[in-house]
Amino acid sequence: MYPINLDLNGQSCLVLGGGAVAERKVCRLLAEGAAVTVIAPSLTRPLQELAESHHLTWQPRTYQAGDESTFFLIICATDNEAVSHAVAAAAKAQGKLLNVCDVPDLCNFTLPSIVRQGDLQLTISTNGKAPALSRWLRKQLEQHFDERYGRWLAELAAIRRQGQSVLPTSRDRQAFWRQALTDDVMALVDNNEIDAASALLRDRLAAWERKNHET
Ligand SMILES: C[C@@]1(CC(=O)O)c2cc3[nH]c(cc4nc(cc5[nH]c(cc(n2)[C@H]1CCC(=O)O)[C@@](C)(CC(=O)O)[C@@H]5CCC(=O)O)C(CC(=O)O)=C4CCC(=O)O)c(CCC(=O)O)c3CC(=O)O
Ligand SMILES: NC(=O)C1=CN([C@@H]2O[C@H](COP(=O)(O)OP(=O)(O)OC[C@H]3O[C@@H](n4cnc5c(N)ncnc54)[C@H](O)[C@@H]3O)[C@@H](O)[C@H]2O)C=CC1
Repeated sequence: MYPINLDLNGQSCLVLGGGAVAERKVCRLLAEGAAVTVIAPSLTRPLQELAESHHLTWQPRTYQAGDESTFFLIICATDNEAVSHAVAAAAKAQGKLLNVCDVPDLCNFTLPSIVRQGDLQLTISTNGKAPALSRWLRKQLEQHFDERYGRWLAELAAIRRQGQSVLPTSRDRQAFWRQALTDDVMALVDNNEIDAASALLRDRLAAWERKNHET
């Protein structure tokens, strides 16, 4: 498995099926800004509402060969294995990104569990072996990696931007960050003392700059 983070903003994505599983997958695609089309004879109530409010395009029918051809990414979430195999053969022949919810062997990507706080994203996969474990681990991690980490990441990103001018080479930046982002800083974050953690890092950056000016 080769994990990647896909930018789906504005990308045309197709979901086959309109049940509970399709609903979960559609919501994730919409959250990423994808342009979603659903092909299914029937939809769950929440999917119907998304169709009525034009958040997705619904084609109320069963899959037909060739439906996949114009889409960047396809998720097959029907309860019909024959459809899964037909879509998989067609999508793979066209080099498409394909997830088949009920047949892991037909997927060329699977969906992980996600813990998200701002730009921070922790994803969990069991390589399809036990999704219930992914879910359990997600719930565990969510307890620890709460909104403190989203705020801290935003702060770190600002310090990192500031550091670009102070730390001229790639080697400087790596050396600084490896010695600066230490357990004591992260302990402050854990304690919800984001401002103190930020001050400590900014002090370290200033000290680094002074030292480099002296030499
Ligand atoms: C391969 C994969 C393909 C894919 O969907 O991408 C896949 C496949 C299958 N799932 C099945 C069942 C369940 N799936 C869940 C939950 C989730 N499943 C998700 C992903 C994946 N599921 C991919 C691999 C992920 C990995 O590597 O771990 C999550 C992480 C993400 C998401 O779906 O968005 C989401 C948790 C989100 C969260 O809460 O964090 C639960 C638990 C529950 O619902 O409580 C159950 C019931 C327990 C059980 O059956 O194990 C079945 C059998 C269907 C049947 O028997 O009818 C298959 C097919 C098979 O295994 O053959
Ligand atoms: N990957 C995952 O996370 C999980 C996968 N599953 C599997 O996913 C599949 C779907 O599960 P549910 O949503 O609960 O099922 P469901 O029965 O609620 O929904 C199936 C949907 O597929 C549509 N459909 C059937 N034939 C179709 C066709 N030829 N073309 C287009 N749409 C068609 C139906 O109209 C319905 O909307 C099942 O096979 C289930 O075993 C189940 C749980 C989790």
